[in-house]
Amino acid sequence: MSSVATNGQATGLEHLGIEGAAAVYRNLNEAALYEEAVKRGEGEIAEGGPLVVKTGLHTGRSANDKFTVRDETTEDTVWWEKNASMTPGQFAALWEDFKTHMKGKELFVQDLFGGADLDHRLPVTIVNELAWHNLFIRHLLRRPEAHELNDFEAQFTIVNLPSFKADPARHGCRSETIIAVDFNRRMVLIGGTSYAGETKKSVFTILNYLLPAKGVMPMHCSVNTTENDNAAIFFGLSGTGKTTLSADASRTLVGDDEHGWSENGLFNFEGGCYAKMIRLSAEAEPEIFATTKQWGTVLENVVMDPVTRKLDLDDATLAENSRGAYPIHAIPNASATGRCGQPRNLVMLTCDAYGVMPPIAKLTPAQAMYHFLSGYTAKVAGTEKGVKEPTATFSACFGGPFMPRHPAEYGALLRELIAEHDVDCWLVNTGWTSGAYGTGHRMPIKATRTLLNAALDGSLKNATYREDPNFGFMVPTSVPGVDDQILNPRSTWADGDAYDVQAARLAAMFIENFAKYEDHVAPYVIAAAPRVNQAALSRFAAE
Ligand SMILES: Nc1ncnc2c1ncn2[C@@H]1O[C@H](COP(=O)(O)OP(=O)(O)OP(=O)(O)O)[C@@H](O)[C@H]1O
Ligand SMILES: O=C([O-])CC(=O)C(=O)O
Ligand SMILES: [Mn+2]
Repeated sequence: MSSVATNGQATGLEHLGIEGAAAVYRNLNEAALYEEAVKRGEGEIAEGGPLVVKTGLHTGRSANDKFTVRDETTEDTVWWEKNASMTPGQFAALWEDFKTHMKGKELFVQDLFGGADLDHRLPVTIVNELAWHNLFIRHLLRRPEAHELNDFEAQFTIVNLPSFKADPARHGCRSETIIAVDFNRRMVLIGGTSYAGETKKSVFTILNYLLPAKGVMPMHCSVNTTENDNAAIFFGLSGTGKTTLSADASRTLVGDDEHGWSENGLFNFEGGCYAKMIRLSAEAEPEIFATTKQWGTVLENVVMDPVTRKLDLDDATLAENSRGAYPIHAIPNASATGRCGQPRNLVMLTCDAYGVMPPIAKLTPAQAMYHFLSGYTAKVAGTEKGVKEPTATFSACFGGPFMPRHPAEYGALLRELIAEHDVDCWLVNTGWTSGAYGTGHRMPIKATRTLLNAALDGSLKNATYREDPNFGFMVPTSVPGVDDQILNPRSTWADGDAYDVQAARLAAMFIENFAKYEDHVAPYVIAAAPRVNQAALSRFAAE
C-alpha cells in the first residue's frame, strides 16, 4: 500500500539511518508519480500522454564512475582487474554525506523485486530524489502484489540522489558522479547523474554477483518464446538489437535486457523495457513505436515541441542515446509471468561496424564460449561528420560493466547449461554490410528478422553452409526471403581485397583481446579463435 510520511512521522527508513526528510512517499502508483513529477517541473507531457524528461549532462551510463567496496566479502569474489575499488571507509563517508544530503528533501521510495523466479528473486528498496526516477524504476522492475508488500523485507537498498556531488578526495572517486556498490552493507549509492539507466543496471550488478553463487546464470540478454515454448536468448552489448529484435509480433516477449537461467528455465529480472528511441521507425518497430504514444511511458532526452507537444524521434540534439521506459505489458504480446522454459537457441548479437561479420553464422559450443568471453561489438562515431573509423569494443560476457565476477565463472556456468539443454548457438551481425561504417549501410532489420526466424524455427539447420575463412564458423549460403549476396559479406564489398584487410584487422583485435583469458579457459576454447590472414594484415601495415 502506498503511504506518505511528513513532519517527523515514521518513514520506514529509520533502520537505514535516513532521518529528517521533509516527506517520504512510499510505493506511489504510476498515476500519483506522474502527478508529482509534473507538479515539481521534472517533466512535461507529450501528445498521447508520455512523460518527457531531460537528464542534462549525463545521457548514458557513467561506467568509469562505478566503484565496488573491496573488503573481506569481495576480496576473492570480485574481478578487480575490471572493477574499480573503493575502501569501506570511503563508502562510509559517502553514506554519511548522502544522509546529510537527504535531510529536508522529499523522497520517493519503491519496494520492488528483481527476478520473476520466486526461488531467486531479490527484494530491493529504491530511494529516489526524483519522482520520475521512482516511476522509471517502478516500470522497469517487478511490482509486488499488494499482499507481498505486507512482509516485504528488502535485501538491498539503492539510493539515487542526482543533485549530490561526490568529492574525489573524500570518496575516492574521479568526478562528481559516483555509483558505489557495497555488497557487505548491501547498498548501492548513486550520485551526480540523472540518467535513469544507472538504477536498473545497479540491480543487475547485484544479481550478477549473487546468482552465480547459487548456480544460476545471470545474462545481459533479451528473451522471447512461442506458444509451444520454443525459447531463445539474445545476448548483446548496448545497441546491438536485444530490445528491437525481441519485440517481434510472431513471438512472446519475456524481457528485453536482463535474465537468469536456472534449473527452472529462463526468467526476466525486470518487469519493463528500456528502448532506444533515436530514429525509431513505426514500420520496422511498430510495437515499440506505439509506446511513444501512450500514457505511462517515460521518454528520456527525446525532443518535443513545447507548443504542439509532438515528438521528434530523429532529433539527437539532447542525446544519441534517447530512451523510452515502459512496463512490459505495454508490448502487446508480452509474457504475463516473465518466465519460460529451457531455451532451444542462443543468439549472440553484434553490431559490427567494420562490415566484416556475416549477418548470421552457426557457432560450435567452443566458438560460443569464445565469443561470449570476447563480447565483441563496434561503436560508431555517432553523428559527427567526417569520422569514418569505427571502434571495436570487447566487453566480457556482453556486459563487462555489470559483471563483478571473473568472466570465466559466467563462462563455466553457460558452458554447462548449453551442453545440458543441447542449445543451438548463433552469431548475428546487426551492424554494417556492403562496406564498413562510412561506406556501407546498416543491415536491414527485416533481413535480420527473417534470418533469426529461420534459425529459431529450426529450418536454418537444414541449409547449406560454407566455413568463414576468418572466423571459422559456418555461414548459410542461401536462406529463403533474403538476398543470397548479403550472406557473404565479402561479396557485398566493392573491393574484395579491402574486405580481406578489414577482416584480418578485426581477427587480430580478437586475438589480442583474448590473451587475458588464455590461462582461464580450456584449450578447445582458445582453438576456436579466428585465424588472422597475415598476408592481408601486412598489406594493411604497408598502406
Ligand atoms: N538489423 C538491425 N537489427 C537490430 N537493430 C537494428 C538493425 N538495424 C538498425 N537497428 C537499430 O539499432 C538499435 C538497436 O538497439 P536496441 O535498443 O535493440 O539495443 P539493445 O541491445 O537493446 O541495447 P541496450 O542494452 O542499450 O538496451 C535500434 O535503434 C534499431 O532501430
Ligand atoms: O543500461 C543502460 O544504460 C542501457 C543498457 O541496457 C546498456 O547500456 O546496456
Ligand atoms: Mn535494450
